[in-house]
Amino acid sequence: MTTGLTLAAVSVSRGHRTIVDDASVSFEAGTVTSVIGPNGAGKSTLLGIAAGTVRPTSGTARLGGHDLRRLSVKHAARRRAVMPQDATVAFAFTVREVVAMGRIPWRDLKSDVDRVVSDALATTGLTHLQDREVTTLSGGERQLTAFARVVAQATPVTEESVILLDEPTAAMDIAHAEATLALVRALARRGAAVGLVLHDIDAAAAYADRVVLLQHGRVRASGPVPEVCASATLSDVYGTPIEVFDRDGRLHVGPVRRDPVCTGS
Ligand SMILES: Nc1ncnc2c1ncn2[C@@H]1O[C@H](COP(=O)(O)OP(=O)(O)OP(=O)(O)O)[C@@H](O)[C@H]1O
Repeated sequence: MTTGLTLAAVSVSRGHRTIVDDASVSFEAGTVTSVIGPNGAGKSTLLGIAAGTVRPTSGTARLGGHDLRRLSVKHAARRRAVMPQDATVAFAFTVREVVAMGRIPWRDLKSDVDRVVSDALATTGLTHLQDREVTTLSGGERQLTAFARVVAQATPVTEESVILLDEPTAAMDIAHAEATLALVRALARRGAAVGLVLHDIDAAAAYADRVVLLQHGRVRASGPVPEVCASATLSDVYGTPIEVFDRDGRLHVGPVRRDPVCTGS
């Protein structure tokens, strides 16, 4: 059985610019792969190729060994769930209805929609909001709803599942972000290949197994967290001093702040 999702030498051009340039990336079963890089580096475009929403100018995308272009929308949607950067639903559906939309690819199977949706709501801590219209939610609640929809779509999670998340925690407070990333890890433990675009490099170092660092559309570095998250590489790519330190066997990543505005004294 071939699992995961592989991008081989993919490029995307817009006008005269190449915004993803000859990138090869694998999202492997049971693994969280975080895509990081500065604004405009091409992270969302790369994830869009994997999601099937962006057509590469050259190169191939394979889901479970099959060329993405040859898979039916329904087949692809059963194996691969996607949370885009802006996953907001602009209409007055309830939270429960939005999460249930994740089950659309499964509707011709005897799938237990109510149970799967209830489980996704409970796991993400949204049960108390299930009857609220999504247009009335806060930004963080809306993002959590989009994540719950992906969880519902990806059920049952197997080694064939691929889950792609573009900045899933950008609008969340620290507690909700940590809880969501812990759920993301749990999905990978159950076998899913997870692709996770993050701006928070510290969170990427904590929750990912592998990191793909993009710069100007190219893969600058790719591999296990300690190999890619090196101070010199990150400082060079982001153009600002970044420190990486080990505390209790965990890598921590953050900016070097020499002149703090607030000293706390
Ligand atoms: N349709 C388009 N036409 C022209 N330029 C585009 C188009 N789509 C993306 N770009 C440009 O391609 C570059 C990569 O965009 P992308 O959204 O993939 O970057 P990103 O790494 O996800 O950025 P961010 O961290 O800011 O979300 C950006 O400079 C963007 O302006």
